[in-house]
Amino acid sequence: MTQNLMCERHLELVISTLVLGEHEGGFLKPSTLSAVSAASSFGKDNSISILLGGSGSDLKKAALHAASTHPVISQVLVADANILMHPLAEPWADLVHLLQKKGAYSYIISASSSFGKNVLPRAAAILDVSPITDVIEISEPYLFVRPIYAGNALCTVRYTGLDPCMVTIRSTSFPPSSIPTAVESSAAPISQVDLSTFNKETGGKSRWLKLTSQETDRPDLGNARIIVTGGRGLKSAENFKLLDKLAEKLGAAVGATRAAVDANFVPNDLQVGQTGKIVAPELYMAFGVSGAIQHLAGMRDSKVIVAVNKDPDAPIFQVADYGLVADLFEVIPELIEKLPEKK
Ligand SMILES: Cc1cc2nc3c(=O)[nH]c(=O)nc-3n(C[C@H](O)[C@H](O)[C@H](O)COP(=O)(O)OP(=O)(O)OC[C@H]3O[C@@H](n4cnc5c(N)ncnc54)[C@H](O)[C@@H]3O)c2cc1C
Repeated sequence: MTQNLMCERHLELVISTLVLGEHEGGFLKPSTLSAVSAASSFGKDNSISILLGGSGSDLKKAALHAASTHPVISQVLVADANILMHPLAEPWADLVHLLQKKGAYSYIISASSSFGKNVLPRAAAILDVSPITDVIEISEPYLFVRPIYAGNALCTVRYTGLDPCMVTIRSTSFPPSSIPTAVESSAAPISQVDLSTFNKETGGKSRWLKLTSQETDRPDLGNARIIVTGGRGLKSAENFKLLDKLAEKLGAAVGATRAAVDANFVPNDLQVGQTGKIVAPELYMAFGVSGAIQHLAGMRDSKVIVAVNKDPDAPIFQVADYGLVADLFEVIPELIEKLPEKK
């Protein structure tokens, strides 16, 4: 009896987490490291495994990177199948289901990236648990804070369901640098996932067609230290080239409001906001952006916000650290002229 009780208590202390890993060019994406950082707050005795899928040399390289990237990672699980090379929700959700059956994880976590937002809720439905999405703070192991109403309110949620507790996190709230350091730093073991019972042939109703991406030397919007964003005030696609020049000088990424995207000034992958990207750079410069709540939802966690708008009552000034009531067509050329060349 006493032994059973002790055994149960011991089991309660054993926590295991599966992180859904994303990789590119043989390296883990920074958003995956953020998910690892979040997973490290689930408890001290937490065994963290990273799941990587795909095939070929990139997968092997990414597995080596994951194994040596941080001592909090206990294990790297590699699922080698062509169908997993692309972020299709159906095969990935089936894979998560398979791993949960084998590993009985306490938590399954991923970044709130397009991949995570696509895969995790589907896998949660298959596992019959309710996912907790867009988490920005882990207050206790099963207590999460997440924004609601376009970031205007924060909601604290306690998970009381069965294992696994499935979570997506906003990577801007869990910087990889906050992963606790450990004394040991030997590489984690890499294991192949047994896919003998996994359907490697079909992606369900989805089919991968192609990836279209723009070749650019600029930093990625999601990870950039500086972002210069243009709104409808820029007035045309041609005028956005001014922002490009400024971004070039600052080594910044270019962002846009939905109004600017809808007016076809720029492609929609530049959109920042509730229905675009969530960013939190060191410096966010907004030109001709009114500051609608849906836009603020995507950038209000930026460290320093600078706004240039000719309307002194524009709501963007309420969140700006530095505001300039001025015409952007005078300010941007002056900035370009006076800023030193990027070395
Ligand atoms: C469900 C939903 C989701 C949404 N999701 C998003 C989202 O993800 N991201 C997003 O951005 N929006 C989103 N929106 C749209 C949002 O409500 C606003 O319409 C949009 O953000 C406005 O964009 P804007 O600031 O560029 O344009 P406007 O509101 O038209 O503001 C333009 C600003 O430019 C200023 N300006 C004009 N000329 C100059 C000049 N020469 N110099 C200086 N300033 C100038 C004006 O004073 C004005 O403040 C969403 C809306 C809905 C309903």
